[in-house]
Amino acid sequence: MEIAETGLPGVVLLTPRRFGDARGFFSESWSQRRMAEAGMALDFVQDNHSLSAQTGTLRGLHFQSPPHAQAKLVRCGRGRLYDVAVDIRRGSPSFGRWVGVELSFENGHQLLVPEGFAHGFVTLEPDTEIVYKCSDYYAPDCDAGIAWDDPDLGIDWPLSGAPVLSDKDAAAPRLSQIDSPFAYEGPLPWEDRA
Ligand SMILES: Cc1cn([C@H]2C[C@H](O)[C@@H](COP(=O)(O)OP(=O)(O)O[C@H]3O[C@@H](C)C(=O)[C@@H](O)[C@H]3O)O2)c(=O)[nH]c1=O
Repeated sequence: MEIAETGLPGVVLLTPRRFGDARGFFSESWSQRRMAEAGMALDFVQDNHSLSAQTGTLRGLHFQSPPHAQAKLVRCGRGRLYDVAVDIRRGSPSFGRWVGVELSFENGHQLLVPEGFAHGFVTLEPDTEIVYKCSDYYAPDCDAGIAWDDPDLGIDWPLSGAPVLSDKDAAAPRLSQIDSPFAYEGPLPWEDRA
């Protein structure tokens, strides 16, 4: 598994090995042991899978508040998407900063989005599937969002027109309009090991 830092401390890009042969490839898409060896001992309890039919479908930016905060390990099952994490931990040296990476079936990259970060993505091809592991269960009462186009964040989404949004996402507040439920508690254990 290749492990690379992104421009945002704590957010890590993982690329599990693919064993190719005449049939195609085989890959361990997640190994708890391998992750723990790399300092990322996360307890994932739920897997999510969604399909976005149209290019330019944007879901986000989402997070769950404590006590049901979620770390997520995100990959693309089919197609291509641009995946974004935003640090929303009050007092963090990188509060309000974002990072975006392309995840595709082809490149096999996975993005680790820790607790305290909002997550979103936009699809770059029709019929794109995202698959991600979550470290806590869905808790609708703790579900929250931030506007994808919050000017204070200035996310450079690769869009050629208006995105396809849910009504909920179209009405999300700006980061400055919410009281982030997360406080910075120092560097994450894996920050210097990636
Ligand atoms: C997220 C979620 C939704 N649902 C239901 C609620 C609703 O009826 C339907 C669609 O939910 P949403 O519109 O919130 O789905 P979506 O906009 O795809 O939400 C997801 O977006 C990405 C960016 C994330 O990071 C995820 O954590 C999640 O928030 O699915 C669950 O049953 N379990 C879940 O874990």
